[in-house]
Amino acid sequence: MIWFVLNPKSGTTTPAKRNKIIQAINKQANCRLILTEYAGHATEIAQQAVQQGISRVVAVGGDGTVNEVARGLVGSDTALGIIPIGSGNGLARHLNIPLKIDKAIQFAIQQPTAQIDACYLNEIPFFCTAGVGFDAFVANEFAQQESRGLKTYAKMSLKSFRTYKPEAYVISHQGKDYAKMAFSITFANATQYGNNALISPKSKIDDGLIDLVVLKPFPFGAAPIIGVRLFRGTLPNSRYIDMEVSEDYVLKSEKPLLIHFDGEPLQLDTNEIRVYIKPKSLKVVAGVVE
Ligand SMILES: Nc1ncnc2c1ncn2[C@@H]1O[C@H](COP(=O)(O)OP(=O)(O)OP(=O)(O)O)[C@@H](O)[C@H]1O
Repeated sequence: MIWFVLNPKSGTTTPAKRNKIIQAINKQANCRLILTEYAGHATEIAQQAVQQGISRVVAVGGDGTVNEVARGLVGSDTALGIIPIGSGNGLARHLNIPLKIDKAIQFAIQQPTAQIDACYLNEIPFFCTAGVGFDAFVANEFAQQESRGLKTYAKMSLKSFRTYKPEAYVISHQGKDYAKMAFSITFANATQYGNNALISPKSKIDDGLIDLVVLKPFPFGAAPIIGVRLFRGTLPNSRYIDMEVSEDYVLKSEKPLLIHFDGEPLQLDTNEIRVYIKPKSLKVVAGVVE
């Protein structure tokens, strides 16, 4: 038996498109469709699926819904599938999951599974990327918008870019402390934020390691080339990037941290976070895992 968990509030689909997806899923044999009723519901559904020995739970939504389902499945034998209907679809893209609905449904049902790493920021699981600085700031602004999608995201990024100021952090790993001024700091399990924005193009999702990507302060005129590098996968070559690899980091700031995990913003009441990994603890339905 396979369960599909659809977030009816996922941003970029129209009601007509959503109905088509619902009909397409309901046609499949041995599948059950459940609609989420509130934030956090998808995690509860995934936990029930694990208790009932369901083989696969397929998240039908954006990266927020994928994160909610995945956190209910970590450490279990139930696999995560994805029908990507969000704005960025970072994990789906990393796992080579088809973006067309009909193909994604067949893929979720038929494709074999693989094990990937789960990462944690304090106790918060993430599977793609998490971080602080500009990206968290934009995620927070984006969450307050009525409309979703790449266009709104790009608009919010440009608006935030004009006012956002780099901040000071101390990052510790492998017994050493590093003081950094940073525009953004990303902890990457996967290669991308979503939309093929390759923040950490060499990340492997099953290598037991978290890539740290620090984007240092840069002059205004360098922004376009940094943007081009982000989408071409050549960001590590930029003079404004510092990269490290480790299983565990501690990051401190002078004030309570605004973070994002898989693109979802969250204001913490602590100045300190620990980021760590549980290797190969999530089973996923995937294409070739890199
Ligand atoms: N029925 C619901 N009512 C309100 N919120 C919900 C419901 N179901 C899920 N959510 C919340 O909606 C949030 C956003 O979901 P999701 O990421 O799928 O859509 P999105 O934000 O439109 O996509 P993207 O993040 O790609 O832009 C999830 O984190 C989840 O907590």
